[in-house]
Amino acid sequence: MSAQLTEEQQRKIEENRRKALERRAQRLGQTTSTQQRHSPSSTSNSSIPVQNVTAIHHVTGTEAPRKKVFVPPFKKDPQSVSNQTQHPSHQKPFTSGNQTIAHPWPRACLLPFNVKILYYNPVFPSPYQTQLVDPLPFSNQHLNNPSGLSTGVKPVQATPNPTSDATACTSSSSFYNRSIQPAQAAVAQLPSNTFTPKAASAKKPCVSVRGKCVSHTEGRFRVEVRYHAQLINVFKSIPSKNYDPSTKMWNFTEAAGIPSVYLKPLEGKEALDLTAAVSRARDSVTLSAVLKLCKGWQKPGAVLQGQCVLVSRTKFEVDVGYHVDVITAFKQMPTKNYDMKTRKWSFSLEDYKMLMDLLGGIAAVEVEPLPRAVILAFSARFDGREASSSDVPEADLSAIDSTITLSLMPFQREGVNFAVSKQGRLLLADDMGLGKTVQAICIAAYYRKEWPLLVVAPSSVRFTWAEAFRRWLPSLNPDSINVVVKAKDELRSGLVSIISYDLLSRMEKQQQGGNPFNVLIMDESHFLKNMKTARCKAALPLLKAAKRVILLSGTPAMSRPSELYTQILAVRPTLFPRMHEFGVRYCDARQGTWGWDYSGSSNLGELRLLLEECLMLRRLKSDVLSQLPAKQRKVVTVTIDGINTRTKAALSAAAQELARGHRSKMEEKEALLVFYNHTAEAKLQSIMEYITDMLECGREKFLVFAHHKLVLDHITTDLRKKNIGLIRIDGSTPSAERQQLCEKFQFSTNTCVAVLSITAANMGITLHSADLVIFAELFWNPGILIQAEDRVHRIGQTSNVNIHYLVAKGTADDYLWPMIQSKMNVLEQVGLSESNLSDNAVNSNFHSKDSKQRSIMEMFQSSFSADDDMDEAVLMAAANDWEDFPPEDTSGQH
Ligand SMILES: Nc1ncnc2c1ncn2[C@@H]1O[C@H](COP(=O)(O)OP(=O)(O)OP(=O)(O)O)[C@@H](O)[C@H]1O
Repeated sequence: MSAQLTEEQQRKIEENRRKALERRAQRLGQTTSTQQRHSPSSTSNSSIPVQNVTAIHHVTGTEAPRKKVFVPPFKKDPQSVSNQTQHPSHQKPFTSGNQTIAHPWPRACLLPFNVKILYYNPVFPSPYQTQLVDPLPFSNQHLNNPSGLSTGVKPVQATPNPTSDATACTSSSSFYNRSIQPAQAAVAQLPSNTFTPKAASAKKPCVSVRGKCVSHTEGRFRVEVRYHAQLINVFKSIPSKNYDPSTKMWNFTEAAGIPSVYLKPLEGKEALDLTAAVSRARDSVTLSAVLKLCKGWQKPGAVLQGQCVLVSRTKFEVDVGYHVDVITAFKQMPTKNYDMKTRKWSFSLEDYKMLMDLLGGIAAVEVEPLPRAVILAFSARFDGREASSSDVPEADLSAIDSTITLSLMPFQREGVNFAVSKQGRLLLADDMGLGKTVQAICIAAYYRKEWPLLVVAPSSVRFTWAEAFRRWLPSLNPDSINVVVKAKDELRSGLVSIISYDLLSRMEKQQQGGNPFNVLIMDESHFLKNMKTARCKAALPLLKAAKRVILLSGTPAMSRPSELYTQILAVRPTLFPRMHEFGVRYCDARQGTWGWDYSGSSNLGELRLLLEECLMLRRLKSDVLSQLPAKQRKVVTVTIDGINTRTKAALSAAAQELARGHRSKMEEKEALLVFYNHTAEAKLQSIMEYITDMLECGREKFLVFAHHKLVLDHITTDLRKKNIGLIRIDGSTPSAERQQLCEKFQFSTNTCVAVLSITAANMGITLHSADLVIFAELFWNPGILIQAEDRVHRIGQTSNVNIHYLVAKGTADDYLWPMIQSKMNVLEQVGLSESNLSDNAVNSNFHSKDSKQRSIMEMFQSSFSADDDMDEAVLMAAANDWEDFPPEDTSGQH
C-alpha cells in the first residue's frame, strides 16, 4: 500500500484529516487548542480518533513519523497514556460485590458533553484498546432509549475471535487478529483492582446513578441499579425485558451482540475518568453505557448517514449522500471508482481501512462500517494481501472407494474439494437433482476415520440414503448402516445412522446421553429454518457437538434471509453468534410493538458473497448443464412400514399366491395384478409423504404419475386439503379439457402439481414448465414410462429433467423395477431411451437375491414381455375394478 501512495496523496490525506479536525474543534468551541495540538510540531494531543492515525500508519506501512504519533486528547502527554493502563491508582476494584453505587452526579450528565464515544473498531484496533469494555455480552442492541438519555455510546460489532474462526481468519499477522477480545482486553490489561468505588465516585461528578450488569440466568443478564424512574422507562422499552420480583431487578437477554464498548472522551479529566470507569471490569459498566446501546444511535452532530456494502469479493461501495468532505476523501483513495449510472463510489477492500479512517474524521457524516463477519471472511483482501488463491485445492480422495470417486462429475468433485477446504463444514446448496447425495457421501467418506456418521433426512428418503451408501461405498459393511424407524430404536447402533427429523425430535434424551456424532449430514437442511420448531431444537445440540457438518438443500431459504440464520449458525457458529446482528444487516430488522421483526431482507448481494466465501456452495443446473445428462433418473426407496395389518396381510397373501406357481398363464397374470393392486394401496402413505416433502423442499412444479384410480384420488384429495394448486388428467378427462388443463399448469404459478394417469396422460400433452416427474407407481411397460417422462423432456425444456421412481421394498415393485430397468436398457440400445438406468438410477440392491422372488420376477417378465399380446386395456380394467371391491375381498380372490 505504501508504495502506492505518493507524497502528494499523503499530503492530501493529512490535510484533509486536519481540516476535519479543525471543523470538529470549531464545533466544540475549542478551535484554538485543537489547532495547537495538531500543529505539525506538536507531539502530544489530538482529537482525531485513535484509529485514524494508527490506521494510516498501517496502511502506509511506514514507521510513523513522530508528528503523527497520536495521543488521545484526554491524555496530557504520551506518558499519561501509559498511566491510563498502568497507574497504580487504577488498580483498585471499581465495586465491591454487586452493590449498586449511588453516584453524586446529576442525571442529565450521564455522559458528559465532552465525551466522545466511538464504536470499538474491531478492524482497526488502536493501541488504546485497554479501554475496551465487555459490559457482559449485554450487548443488547434492543436496548433502546426512548427517554432521550442517550448520547455517546455506540453499539459495536463483536471483536473477531481469531481462534474460534479458524477458516476465515487464518493469518495471525492479519490486522484483524490484532484486535483484542473485549473482555480479555479489559480483564487482561486492567488489573482487577483497578478502581475503588470511592475513587470512582470521586472522579465522576456527572453520573447520578451507577449500576452494573451481571449474569442472571443462562443467556440473560440483569442490571443491578437503584430505583430510577426514567431508567425504568428505558427498561420497559426493551423487548427482552423481564422483571424478577425475587431479586427486584430487571433482566434482559444477551441478545444480538455488542460485546464491547469503547469510550473515548475528547478531553478533560472527567472524560478520562469516565472512560476508566467504564473499563473497570468485564461485568461492570456505568449504566450510562448500557443505556446507550441502542440501535438508533447516531454520531453526535452527524447529519448524514451512510453505509458500506460489499459489492464483490474485492470491492465495497459506500452508500452515502453528498458531502463535500466525503467526496474529497473518496477522491484520495487509490482504487476509487465512480459509477455514473448508480452514482455510487466503490473501492477495493484494501482501501477500506484508510477510507473509514478519513470518514471517521468527518464529524457531520456517519458511515456504518462493513459487518464484522464480512471483515473476518475477507480478511486477506482487507489486509492488502491477496487471498492465497481463489482456486480451491484438490483434496486427496485416494482413501475413498473408487466407485464413488470415479463417478463424480467435475462439478461434484469441486464440491468435495470445497467441503474439504472448509474443514468439512458447509452448506451445499446445489440446485435440485445435481447429486448432493453423492457429494455428501464422498465428503463424509473423506472424514471416515472420525465417524460415527449421522444422516438426518425427511422421512420419505431415509431408505434412499441407506441405498445410496450401499451403492456408493461398497467397502462399508451394509450391516453397519442403521435406519432408525422407531423412537425406541437405538440411535447409535450403526457406524452410519439415518433418521428422520421428526423422529429425531422424539429421541432427544437418547441423543443427549451418547457420544457425539462427529460427522453429520443434514439433508434438506431448510427443515431447520425455524429455531423454535422441535426438529430444530433437537438438531442443534447434535450440530454443536459435530466436527463436520454437511448441510444439503437446494432451497436453503424459501422466502426470506432469516431462514438462513440457523443453517449459518450450524455451520459457522462464530460468524453471527446472535440473530439480531444478522437480522439488522440482512433482514431489514424493524422494531415493532411486540419485538423485532426479521421478516424483511436487506443487503442481499453482500449476504450472498459472504456465504459463498465462508460456507455455501451453490451451482444451478444451468451452470453445469453441459456436465449433466438431459434426463436423470433416480430410484427413491420408500417404506411401507406404516401400513395397517389388513393391507400388510393382503400384500403378503398376494405375494404367496404368486409364488405358489402351478397355474395357467391367465391365472398368473391375475395373481400378478392382485399383487400390483395391493402394492398401490400399501404405498399410499409413503407416496403422499414424498410429495409433501417435495413441496416442502421448494419444488414449485412437478408431475406425479400413478396408475390406480385409488392412488390418483388419494393424491388429489390430499393435495386439495393442503390447498395445493393442481390439475388432474385421467381416463375420464374429456379431450377438450386436456389442453386447457395443460395450459393452466404451464402458465399458472399457483398450479404446482399435475396428477396424471400413467396410461391416460402419457402422450399428446406438453408440461415442460416442470422439470421433475415423480412416478408414484411403476408400470410394466417401459415404453409408456418413457413417453410419460417426455411430457417434460421435450423441445422447450431448458433444464435437465429429473425423474424419480418411488419404489417400495416388499411389494410388487421389487419385481417390476428390475424388469423395467432391463427393458429400458434394451430400448436404449436401440436408441429409444435416452439415459441408461443402470448408470444413473438403478441400484443393484433392487435385484432380489431371494431365489423364490427371482422366479416371480421371471414370471413377471414373461407375463408382461414385449411379445405378449396381452390386452392392456383388460389389465387396466382389472386394476381399476379392484378398487370397487370392499376391503375384505381384496385378498386376491377377485
Ligand atoms: N456422479 C453421478 N453418477 C451417477 N449418478 C449420479 C451422479 N450424481 C448424481 N447421480 C444421480 O442423480 C440423481 C439425483 O441425485 P441426488 O438425489 O443426489 O440429487 P440431489 O441434488 O440430492 O437432488 P434433490 O435436491 O432433489 O434431493 C440420483 O439418481 C443420483 O444417483
